[in-house]
Amino acid sequence: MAATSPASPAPAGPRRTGDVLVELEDVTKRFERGGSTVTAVDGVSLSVARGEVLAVIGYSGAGKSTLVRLVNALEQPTSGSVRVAGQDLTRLGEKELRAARAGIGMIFQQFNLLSSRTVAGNVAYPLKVAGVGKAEREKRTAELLDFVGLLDRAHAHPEQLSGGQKQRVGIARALATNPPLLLADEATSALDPETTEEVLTLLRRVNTELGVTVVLITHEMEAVRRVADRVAVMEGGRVVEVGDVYDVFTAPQTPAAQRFVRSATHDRPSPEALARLREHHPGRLVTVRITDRPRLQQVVDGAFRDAGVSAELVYGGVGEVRERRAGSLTYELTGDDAAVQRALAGLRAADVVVDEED
Ligand SMILES: Nc1ncnc2c1ncn2[C@@H]1O[C@H](COP(=O)(O)OP(=O)(O)OP(=O)(O)O)[C@@H](O)[C@H]1O
Repeated sequence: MAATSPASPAPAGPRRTGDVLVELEDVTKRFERGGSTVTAVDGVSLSVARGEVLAVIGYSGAGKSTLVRLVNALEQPTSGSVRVAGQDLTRLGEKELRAARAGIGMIFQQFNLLSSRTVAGNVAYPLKVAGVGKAEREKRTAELLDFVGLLDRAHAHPEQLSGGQKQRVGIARALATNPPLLLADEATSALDPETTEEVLTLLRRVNTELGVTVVLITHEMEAVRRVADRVAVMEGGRVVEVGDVYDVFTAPQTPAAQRFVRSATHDRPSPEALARLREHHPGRLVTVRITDRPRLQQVVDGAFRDAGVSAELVYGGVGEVRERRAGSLTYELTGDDAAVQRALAGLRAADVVVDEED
């Protein structure tokens, strides 16, 4: 495979909407284990557009790793089809499969670096396997190490590096053959929060500067918020919800998505915080979802005023998801029952999402 400069876009090019790079169609994967059958992936249909960052989130055992292994053809589905760059991976012979896998970069939670090789040796390794000559290998390796900010550590061995540096080497190695697709399987799960941020920023640059499509497998909603364009929520082998990150953060539809959003946003009172609030606020506690809708606060204040309730802000926060306003605010509403009901009805009639904390 030809290696080109990391500064030039991968063959994928910039995002072109409607251009699908990965397409899973009704994919099921079952494993036989000790006489019983485990359905790891259960009827999943999902597509990844060229140039996007798609996060797949789910708890342990949801089927995320199996899904990734289906995309890079390390597993074959029990039924359904997996297409990458227009090729149906379920119909390829071993030789063609090897070629298809070479077009997919992969990074792992445990980095999987070769301890006997230097940093440069690790990055150059896939180029060597691909038959790239020495001079070109060295040039490309230097470019990649420069891109990930580790040029000065080229001759170090992996054990001399921090976790974040190891993952940056992993990313450089995964990009060596210029694949259009990078799969990141829990790539930041072994890292502390600061290092996680650094690696996520690098993954975002891989996407925006090199045009590489990224599929990010994670159980951390914070990682989704930081880098993904879209998110698919997995539970019990199924994709239960898929949507733009902003939409899923501000309006999660399924209980699984709601749990993940709560884990990453701290503007909704926890049961403990709610118990404390109740000690001082005997009125009705309601939480209003804040989006980037213009003049939302005026609409909310207007609904309270028209209903004749008084509203005291008692909890919440407003921040950003993918650079757009998002958050929730909890109010104590004081007034008679009918007035409180009028306020809630008024908000809902104005398409404001409001949850009662009772
Ligand atoms: N090779 C296998 N043989 C038998 N069962 C398997 C195999 N691979 C995965 N499973 C089972 O399939 C289910 C999904 O596993 P998978 O590793 O894909 O989930 P996951 O969401 O990636 O979880 P984790 O984050 O813990 O890896 C689990 O019940 C797991 O035990």
